[in-house]
Amino acid sequence: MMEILRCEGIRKVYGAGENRVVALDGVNLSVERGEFAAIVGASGSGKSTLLHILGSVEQPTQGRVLVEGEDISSMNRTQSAIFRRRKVGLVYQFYNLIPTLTVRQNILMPLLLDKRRPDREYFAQIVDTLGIADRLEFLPGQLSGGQQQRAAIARALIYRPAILLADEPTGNLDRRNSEEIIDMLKRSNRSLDQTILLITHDERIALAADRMITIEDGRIIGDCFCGGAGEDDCFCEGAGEGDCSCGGAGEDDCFYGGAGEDDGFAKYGESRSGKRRQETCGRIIP
Ligand SMILES: Nc1ncnc2c1ncn2[C@@H]1O[C@H](COP(=O)(O)OP(=O)(O)OP(=O)(O)O)[C@@H](O)[C@H]1O
Repeated sequence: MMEILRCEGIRKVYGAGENRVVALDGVNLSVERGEFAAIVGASGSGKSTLLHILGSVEQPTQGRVLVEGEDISSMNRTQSAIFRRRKVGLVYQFYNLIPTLTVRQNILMPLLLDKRRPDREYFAQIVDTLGIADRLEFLPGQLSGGQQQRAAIARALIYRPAILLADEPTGNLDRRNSEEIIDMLKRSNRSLDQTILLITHDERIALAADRMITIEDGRIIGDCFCGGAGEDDCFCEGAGEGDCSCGGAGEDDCFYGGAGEDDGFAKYGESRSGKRRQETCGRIIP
């Protein structure tokens, strides 16, 4: 397995004196190629700050971020702008499409900025996966919210980014459209082998992911590999019992990883993340 993203000892402090806020307080994270991970946490826990740092939109006060082995925390402004365009796909709650351009032009914009030609086959694959192939010549205003978000995801994918970072991508959508977007992200993860990190405060949405990372007061307090076929197919890492929200059917549907060997479990599911769980069983991911 190849590590796509790694962050080490990330701290982010805003302001000074009375206004000082420690938004992130020593975050370590490793994401491998092909993972679909969700970061959950209450409002103000530091989710967006973390996403901005991972996407090089903001710099950490301390610590470093490696994307495909490259240290992005030491880049200058120009380097980070290019890095963002080519290596990370960013998707926000509001779609940020350019209203005067067609859906096709919006999707191709990152390539146009670099004067690059699209790979026609990949373009067709993305718009097909996202179900917007018949809306390419429309303007964003002629699309539903869900369709606009799908176009925004297609734009984020056009450069085949190392990682797609999505900040509350369903925050502005009703339940049906939210489910559709999550389904589209899952399809992109599976059929394009796209690595995805999704931020949400809604654990129901996070359950669609294979991994759920819980953040509280700027620290990771739980890291759970889920998305398996069922019983025995879930493994959590954290401080102990109660530190998991796998959304399983019942008590037996979850394993709590903790301090020692006895905290692991004997069986591993055949799911995609099974191997990884086996590797990380009984220890916190470095
Ligand atoms: N630019 C900033 N200046 C000062 N404080 C900030 C800034 N951005 C975020 N913070 C503070 O950092 C903390 C974490 O904020 P962040 O936006 O990362 O939380 P969040 O988990 O994404 O919340 P939400 O779910 O409400 O979006 C909060 O206490 C917030 O007030």
